[in-house]
Amino acid sequence: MQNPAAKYRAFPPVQLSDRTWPNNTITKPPIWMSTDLRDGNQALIEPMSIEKKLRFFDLLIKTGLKEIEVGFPSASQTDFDFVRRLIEEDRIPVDVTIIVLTQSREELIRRTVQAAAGAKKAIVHLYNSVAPVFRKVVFGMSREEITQIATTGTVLVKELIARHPETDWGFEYTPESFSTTELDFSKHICDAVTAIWQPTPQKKMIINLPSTVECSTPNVYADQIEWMSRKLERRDSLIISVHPHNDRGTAVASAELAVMAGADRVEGCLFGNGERTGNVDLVTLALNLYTQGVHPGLDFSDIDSVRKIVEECNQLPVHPRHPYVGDLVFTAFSGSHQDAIKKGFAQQQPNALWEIPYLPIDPQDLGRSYDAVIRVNSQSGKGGMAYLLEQDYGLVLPRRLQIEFSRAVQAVADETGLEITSEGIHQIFEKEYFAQTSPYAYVSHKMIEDSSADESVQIDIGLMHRQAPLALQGGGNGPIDAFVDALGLDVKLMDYHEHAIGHGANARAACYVELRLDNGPTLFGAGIDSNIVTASFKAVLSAVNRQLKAREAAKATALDTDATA
Ligand SMILES: CC(=O)SCCNC(=O)CCNC(=O)[C@H](O)C(C)(C)COP(=O)(O)OP(=O)(O)OC[C@H]1O[C@@H](n2cnc3c(N)ncnc32)[C@H](O)[C@@H]1OP(=O)(O)O
Ligand SMILES: CC(C)C(=O)C(=O)O
Ligand SMILES: [Mg+2]
Repeated sequence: MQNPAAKYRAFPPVQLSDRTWPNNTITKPPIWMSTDLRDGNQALIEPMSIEKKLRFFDLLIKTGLKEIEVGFPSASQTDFDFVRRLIEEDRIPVDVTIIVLTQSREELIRRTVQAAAGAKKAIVHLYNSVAPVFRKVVFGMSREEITQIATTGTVLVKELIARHPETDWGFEYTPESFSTTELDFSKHICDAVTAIWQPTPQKKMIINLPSTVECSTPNVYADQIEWMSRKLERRDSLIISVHPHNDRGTAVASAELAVMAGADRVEGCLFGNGERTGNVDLVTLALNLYTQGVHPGLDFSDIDSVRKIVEECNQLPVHPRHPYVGDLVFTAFSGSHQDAIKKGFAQQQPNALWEIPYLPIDPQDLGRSYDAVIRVNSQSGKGGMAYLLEQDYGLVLPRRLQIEFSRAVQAVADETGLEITSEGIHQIFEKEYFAQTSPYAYVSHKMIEDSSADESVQIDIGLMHRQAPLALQGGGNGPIDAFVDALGLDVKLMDYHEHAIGHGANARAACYVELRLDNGPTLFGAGIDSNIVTASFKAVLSAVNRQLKAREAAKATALDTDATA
């Protein structure tokens, strides 16, 4: 079989040895242009209805877009009517410019100008394809004939808009398929168009340089943009715009490097909808700026509701791993990530520089909550489940208990192979620690404290032991010491932690104790009660009961082994 790579040609590099873009940084946002209602819409299985377009338009306004390509009015009655409705119902804010796209064909241009006439601010966007393959395959035309398509169209647009002075008109020209076109020809055709339009520094026109089909690495695109930005005539009267598509999956990188290379403006779609693999994702591009300390000038502070509207209008889902907005992008399942994130949250100071490992952006800046950050499955460690117990149930487990408890969670995760919710983790903790009331269950206690005596605390305790009431007495130099003494078991207390849960009348105490029984290995117990002393007694009994169960389990295993030997 023939090597498939033999069918393709290496993309020629741009001769620009003194390129400057690699040393530049992005310090301000570009002019954003949404083409969701045009390039996005033309790529949908079912193009949007007018109602959907209106909803999408309102969303774009709300996020702060000031330039919106509203359609291809000569393509369909829906597109034409939508533009008319925006204008006639006065739905376009005064600081927003609408853009209407047209091929460079007389009847289409006429219809396009007719659609946008009467808007306060409108840009006619004219395009024709200029790359060798289009010249040869689609048009069968020479360079000069292709140039003529662009210039003839420009002349006509100029003439037609002059008939509608009530509108503040702008002009955009796109040499479609720019990124696969010889640079000298792209310059030639753009210069020919701008020579007709005669933009000025006060009234600039837009030259839009698309990667209609993304065919090279982003550095080549950046070189192409820098080359054009340096060589185009009337540069001070031009806004250089880029319009990257995502065929190689590098549209975002292409746009970022292009801005470093001199592009003033970026056209794209929310969440990267658009032809084939999509247009560049404006949301990702905008939010990437935050991590550089630059405000994007767009409002995605409630990104989930933006996503909901876009999904409903486009009838396309956003991928769960989509940057910033995907369901899983602020979620850590793996143990070491959870551990680092938990430590990060604990140390992060309000209004300080954002320094949380594995989280490039504060989810709250996008209106997303921390609750979903950590989720637990078989890949998770102690940090994740401890975080969830603390966040959702106020239980602050000491570190060694986290390690011990994580084994119980891991066992369930391994057995089921499923994710365990925060509620599920709490249920496991409840069962494993708080509900350990057999063979010993706490019933009551009565203490007498006498600080002058050696054993300063005397205690009477009431328990249930194997369903039978049991009354015991003991003494010690503190309540727990006295309680352990009363139990009459060989118990050695190794560690003790307590904390309050909640405030005021509803506050409760949680206690965690680690102890040895008969010099065996240590195990934890946990107790919870409105009375802190009772909580600590329950914790001791929980640990003792767990010790006794562990001993029985070890015995049963030993018997099994003997029987099979
Ligand atoms: C990269 C992009 O996204 S470009 C935007 C693409 N978007 C769309 O096409 C969606 C809207 N378009 C449409 O609905 C239709 O194309 C219409 C209604 C505008 C026009 O439909 P039709 O008249 O049937 O023409 P069609 O689009 O097939 O165009 C083909 C003809 O136009 C010519 N043509 C294509 N693009 C252009 C252009 N930009 N400027 C001038 N002529 C062009 C072709 O060479 C071809 O000419 P031929 O018939 O002499 O061979
Ligand atoms: C018409 C132009 C702007 C376009 O969509 C493209 O080249 O991808
Ligand atoms: Mg496009």
